Amino acid sequence: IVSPLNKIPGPWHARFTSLVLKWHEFRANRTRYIHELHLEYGPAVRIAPDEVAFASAGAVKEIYCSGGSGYDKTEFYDLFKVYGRRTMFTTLNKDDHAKRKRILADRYANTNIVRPQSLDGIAARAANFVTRCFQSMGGSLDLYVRLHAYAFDCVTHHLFHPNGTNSLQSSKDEEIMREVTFDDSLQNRLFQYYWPAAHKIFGKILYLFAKPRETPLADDFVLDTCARTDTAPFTLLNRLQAPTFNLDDLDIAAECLDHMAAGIDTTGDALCFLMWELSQPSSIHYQKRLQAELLANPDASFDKLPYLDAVVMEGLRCFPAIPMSLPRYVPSGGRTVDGFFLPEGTTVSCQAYSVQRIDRTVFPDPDTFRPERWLEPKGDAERKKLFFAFANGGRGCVGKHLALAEMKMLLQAVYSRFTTLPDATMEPHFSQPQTTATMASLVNVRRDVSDPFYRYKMERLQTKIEGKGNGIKTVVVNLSSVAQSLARPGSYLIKYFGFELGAQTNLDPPDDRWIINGAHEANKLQELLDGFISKFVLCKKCKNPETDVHIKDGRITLDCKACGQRSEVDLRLKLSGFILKNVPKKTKKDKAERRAARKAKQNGKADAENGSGGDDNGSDQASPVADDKGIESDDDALTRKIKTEAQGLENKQVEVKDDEWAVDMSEEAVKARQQQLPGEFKQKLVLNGDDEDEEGEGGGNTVYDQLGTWIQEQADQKEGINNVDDIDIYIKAKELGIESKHRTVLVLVQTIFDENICNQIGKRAGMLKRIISSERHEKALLGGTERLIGHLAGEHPEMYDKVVKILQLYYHHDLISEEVVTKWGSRASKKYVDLATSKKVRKAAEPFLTWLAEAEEESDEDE
Ligand code: HEM
Repeated sequence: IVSPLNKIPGPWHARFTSLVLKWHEFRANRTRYIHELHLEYGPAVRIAPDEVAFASAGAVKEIYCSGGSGYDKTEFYDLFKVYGRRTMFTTLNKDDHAKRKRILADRYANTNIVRPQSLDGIAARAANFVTRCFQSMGGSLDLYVRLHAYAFDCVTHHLFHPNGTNSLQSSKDEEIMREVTFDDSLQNRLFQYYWPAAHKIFGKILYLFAKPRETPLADDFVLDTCARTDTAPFTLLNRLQAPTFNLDDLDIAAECLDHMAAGIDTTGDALCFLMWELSQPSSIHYQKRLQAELLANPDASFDKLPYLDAVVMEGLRCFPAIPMSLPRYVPSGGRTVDGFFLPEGTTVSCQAYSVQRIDRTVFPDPDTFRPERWLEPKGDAERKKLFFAFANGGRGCVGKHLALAEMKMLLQAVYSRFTTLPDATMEPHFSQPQTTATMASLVNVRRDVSDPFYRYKMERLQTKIEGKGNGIKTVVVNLSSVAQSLARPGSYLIKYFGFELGAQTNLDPPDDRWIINGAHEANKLQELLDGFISKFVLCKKCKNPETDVHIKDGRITLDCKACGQRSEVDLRLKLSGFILKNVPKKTKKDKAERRAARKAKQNGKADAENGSGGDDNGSDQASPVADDKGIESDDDALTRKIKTEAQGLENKQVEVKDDEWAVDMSEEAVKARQQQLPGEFKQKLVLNGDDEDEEGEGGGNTVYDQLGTWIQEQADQKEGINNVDDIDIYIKAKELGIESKHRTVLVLVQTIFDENICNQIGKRAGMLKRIISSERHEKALLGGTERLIGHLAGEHPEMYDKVVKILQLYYHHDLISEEVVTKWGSRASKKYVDLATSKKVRKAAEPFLTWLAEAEEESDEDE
């Protein structure tokens, strides 16, 4: 009889024997072998006389999802029986599986995972991991071991709390984890599975090479723990012990051991692969972008961070923890898959490794790790259909939500504090995860602030001593990144070190190698950097680092974006002399270049291309702005640097649009974020960024709150804000002694305007004009407007369409000046709203800003 499988492409020997396939399987090469066959023969390949591998969305749907849980599993899964019992994972047929799944599925539902008790447990373990990172700072951390310990502690928390493990801190528990993780018994078990008779004879000899499964410590731990009856209600054990289900002790222990094992290597490997990839030089810009998102949203929940989500998805796509075939039997009567008829009993499978990379129309350049692909709206549905890391259908991974929460919370905890780099001794190699990463920590820009959530961070300085004797020198490896975080040119920093140490430095290294002559410890430089920050970065009044450098009439001032203060820099300092002598001349061309650079930076690309700190790394600051009266030729170091950057940016295609990746702005996400906020009115009236509170002013917002509350009450009484009289509002502000304060403007914008703002501006312009008397006031007006729009956009997405009109009206009524609004429009800021909203508002403002710029250029030309 001619087999219908003969029609399926594949190597010639697959028609006659499965030996080649088995040979690859014993060499742990099956997955790669099948993938090569897919590349050669297409998404359907016959791999053995009675076995076919598929790699298409249609096949995934048919094999794993038809009838809910797809086709039955093969006896391959017998290899994974625990204590001789079948667990949910090892049940072969649908009905047995459904029975067990009904008992325990709710423990893994997302609603159960996001319960505080469950999430707090994961967060505590992520904190333990971070402690480990801090302990290894300046050195290396064995990620493979620690991540598996983390996964172990998380899963046992979910299974057994309060009797879970603490392997990140206790060596006894770590030993259990090692036993399970380093179990290498699969080859022995495969032999037993394929040749049971031979195994009986050769089993003892085989033992010398490949041991049978032996995990006595884990067995004892699970059996002992399952004997306890004090587990928390959210745990799996608590559920399995419920008398209604009538499970015996061994069934319960087997199920728990199975989940414990399923939860260690999978999550541990997935995180390990991902962190290894993020640490590579080729991916460091993805790490930076992730850090930027995390630092810009320090309070965001792990599941509300789109770039983090994209990073995790891409990690699981490129490096699925279970990359291999998941074999199933074709049910009775046979089935047609991908157009090929398959007789009953044929073994069919898909493997995540191939499914997630074979279709290049869905995953272009499939072997490249590129998280951005998950942010492109086009092709979203197709990508999701081919995402198979957790398998699919009723027998897909039940622990998926737990695993994702663990992965995201760990990455959030690590990358908002550290930079990871591969240890210098490691060579990349795919099949064996290379696992040591050097932790370069992020430190607070103000090191006297110990708050780990302080929003201004920079990399800790890293140095490398090179050469000997007279030629000994110190390379400041990450000077560019630190300089960028401080929004100062690298030349300022290196020159400052030079002056302080009395050493020669190089000012404009073409290859980004910043050098100080002599040997200097990183710690010493870090201390000196504190001095630089205090003298040349921090606002003298509020100590906020978001300052612009202004150079005018031989004076250097720091213009604080947080409090508006302009502080003088001490001109007696040596670096002041250097700064004054090296002012870039502001030409029209420079202006255009800055605009180009800003635009590209807004697209997040500058950061990616430079492979350093990045615009979004909490630093929406700009480079020093020279005044028109600046001196020196435009060929100096600084200008050259700006030019090269701008040129580089022009030559490179901008791939990602800012609003695609920064923060999820879908209605759903916006609503979810709003729900997290305390109360509507409170949200509406957040007066400051946290910067002023940070400075210990203790909030001090009460009078402003009073004004806001009073206006709100008046609006309620008078049935609408439009019925509240200007004069009354002004008098109230006067009563409170704040009628001339810039923050009053901030309160007013958010209370006297609503979604009908365009009709309201004209009527309120008189009162506002009376109050608005400086640049700070204008900034408050714009900031308050951003906040209002961000707040209203949840229910009125059309608010963004009104931005141009609003600005026109402000401009028309002389409430804002060209200078201030242009400056405001040139860079997003987190001062009043989250960065994404700020960017969105500015993007919406673009037509108005372009119009202003063109008008300015025309008038320049007239001159
Ligand atoms: C990144 C992490 C994880 C990945 C990639 C992953 C992947 C998978 C895959 C592909 C399957 C299907 C296996 C098959 O059909 O042969 C599966 C099943 C399963 N996973 Fe996961 N898993 C992960 C984490 C977890 C965690 C944390 C747990 C639990 C604590 C877990 C528990 C299970 C269980 C119990 C099954 C069997 C489900 C069933 O047969 O109904 N997994 N997982």
